[in-house]
Amino acid sequence: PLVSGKVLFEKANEYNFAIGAFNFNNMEFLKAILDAAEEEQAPVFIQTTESAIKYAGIEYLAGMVHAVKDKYSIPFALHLDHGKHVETILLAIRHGYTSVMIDYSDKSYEENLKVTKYVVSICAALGISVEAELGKLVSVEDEVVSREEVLVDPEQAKEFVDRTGIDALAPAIGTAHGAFKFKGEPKLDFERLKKVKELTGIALVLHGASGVYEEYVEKINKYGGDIKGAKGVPDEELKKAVELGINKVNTDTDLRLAFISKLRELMALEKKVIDPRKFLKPAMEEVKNIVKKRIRLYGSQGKA
Ligand SMILES: O=C(COP(=O)(O)O)N(O)CCCOP(=O)(O)O
Ligand SMILES: [Zn+2]
Repeated sequence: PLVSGKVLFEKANEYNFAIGAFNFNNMEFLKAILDAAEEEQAPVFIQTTESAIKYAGIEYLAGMVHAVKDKYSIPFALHLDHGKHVETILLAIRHGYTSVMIDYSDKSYEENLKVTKYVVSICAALGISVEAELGKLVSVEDEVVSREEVLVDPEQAKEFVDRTGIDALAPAIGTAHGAFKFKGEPKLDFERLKKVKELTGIALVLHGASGVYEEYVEKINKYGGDIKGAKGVPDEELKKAVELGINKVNTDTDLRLAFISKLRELMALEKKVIDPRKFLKPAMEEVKNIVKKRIRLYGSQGKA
């Protein structure tokens, strides 16, 4: 059933595992994610960004979720990912979202603090969980950008959590969105993550966490794509981040790579096919497979 993000954050934080937070923009991804989670008996966050809402319309995205929510035995939250405007947060609440992220990380600390407090005051009354972000989502494998400037400051994180009352924090520790996270070797700032967890004690979220698996990158390049040099967070690094206190892992790029690799392959090989379902169904299966793999990596299978 559809539940508040609060129960998911609390359980993952208490039992030291992570819950997958999978982005969707359409029916195919939504169905693949929920079917995968049901088969793994794992709780999940399903989440949409503001650009997803622009693409499909919130009525379609939220409407599909509410239409199917009682078909699944697993608890899942509908989460607004990277809410950059309070108006979007209010719209999401009106459409039955059960968790929101207010992302003011590119504003001043004081501005982030003020708006986050306001969003918490509304959502707390409604039993809706609130996630916020501190630091910038930029990979810092080279010392070009000073780590202090872009990564989260653990002392500041403690103050921010105490003064806002958020349910979950996304601390920037050196990851970035998309398929090209690192030029050199990936380097997550585990020391910083450990300090944030010790000082705040709350549920933590890792953004830009996709693995960007070689098998999908190669297949996309083989069948007409060109994403050479794509690199993500290695499984071992991800597991270490979960051990150190990450409880929600945002995963979008891995689903895109799985879907697009299958789609490009079929578009290249099945020259007589014009029924989209013949391509979209196998592509959905690929998304389902990668979601199951990531759920197991996060340690949330069987934790419904
Ligand atoms: O952290 C992540 C995804 O990280 P990933 O790229 O490593 O999967 N997210 O919050 C997903 C962000 C998706 O944004 P948009 O819909 O505007 O393209
Ligand atoms: Zn993100």
